[in-house]
Amino acid sequence: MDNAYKIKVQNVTKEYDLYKSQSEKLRSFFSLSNSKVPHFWSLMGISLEIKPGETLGLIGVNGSGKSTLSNIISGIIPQTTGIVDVRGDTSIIAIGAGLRGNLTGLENIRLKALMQGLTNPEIDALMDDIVSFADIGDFLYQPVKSYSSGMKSRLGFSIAVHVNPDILIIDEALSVGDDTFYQKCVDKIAEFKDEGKTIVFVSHSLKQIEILCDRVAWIHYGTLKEIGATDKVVKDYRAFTKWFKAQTKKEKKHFQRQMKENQKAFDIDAYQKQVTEERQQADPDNANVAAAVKKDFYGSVISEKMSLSNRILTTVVGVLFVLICLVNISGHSVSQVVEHPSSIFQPETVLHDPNATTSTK
Ligand SMILES: Nc1ncnc2c1ncn2[C@@H]1O[C@H](COP(=O)(O)OP(=O)(O)OP(=O)(O)O)[C@@H](O)[C@H]1O
Repeated sequence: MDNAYKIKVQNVTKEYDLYKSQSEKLRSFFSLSNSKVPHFWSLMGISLEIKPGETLGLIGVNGSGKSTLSNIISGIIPQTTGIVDVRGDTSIIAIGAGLRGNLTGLENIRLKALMQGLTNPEIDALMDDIVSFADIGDFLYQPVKSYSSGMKSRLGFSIAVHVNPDILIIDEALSVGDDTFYQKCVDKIAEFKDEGKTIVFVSHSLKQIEILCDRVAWIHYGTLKEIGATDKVVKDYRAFTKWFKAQTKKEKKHFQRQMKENQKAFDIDAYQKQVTEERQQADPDNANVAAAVKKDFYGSVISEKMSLSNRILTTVVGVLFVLICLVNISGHSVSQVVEHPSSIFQPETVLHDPNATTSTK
């Protein structure tokens, strides 16, 4: 096996439909085209590799797509297109990620550890360490929905680092804890790095990024703006934020609106065409480039949207189901309803011989 990377993300996009309401979502299901629903591309073609044992930082302004990318790598949400190859078990630490609000802290520890593949005796052996690292006292016996964000982060961090994952994904989890807990987490992350584990670290704190990361990827409104050595990318990002802060309020708004408009107008087919052309230029003798690109884009994703034929089939089955229910309720036989379709809305007695009913008097 090629050990050059631990995580590979290639041509990854993520599209969201911006429905205004649940009824609009339902309407769009039954309509043959959903072109009227505005789309938003949270990621517009991200490609990067993370090496084994590397700590990669993800930086970028609010809403740039960092959590979307880390959630796709963790397998929490699917990508719309592209390849995501993760070679190992991941454990994500985001504020409250994967914690069930109705379960107590203790129950959440067991559930998350079981989901991570640990057996009950293994969990029993780890329980004291997890509880003491989280250090949330009697809240352990309370439902997680009553926790503050700091407490959720403590519990989530403690579980995630004790289940011994290959790959640790930390999304802003250090931003809500107090200083003592923060230091404990930084020490634990350093321990993980020493053990050669791969870490994806999402943070707005450039100081934390500088301390912990070997390389940094700057995600900028759904695109990968830059990836490389920590000091270089952080320096460029600082220059951008300095430039942005120097803009007037109106200019800032205009810039942000422009960026979001680009994300709404993104054309996935044009992007696929562009990738195909680039690969054709690099490999002009290969006649199968277009098919290979199509496979890379859609081969490993499960479509979240139904194809037109599936939608028609589902609608037909739904209508048939309703008709069968109506036939049942009306009390007529199917052949009667086929002969007199309107009878489906009339009670069975109306079709009977009136003499039959008078004879019972
Ligand atoms: N379920 C969703 N439906 C529609 N849009 C979404 C959804 N989830 C995220 N987005 C949009 O995708 C974009 C990227 O969001 P994401 O949370 O990945 O950004 P981020 O870089 O992690 O931001 P922050 O630094 O504020 O945490 C945002 O514009 C967000 O509004």
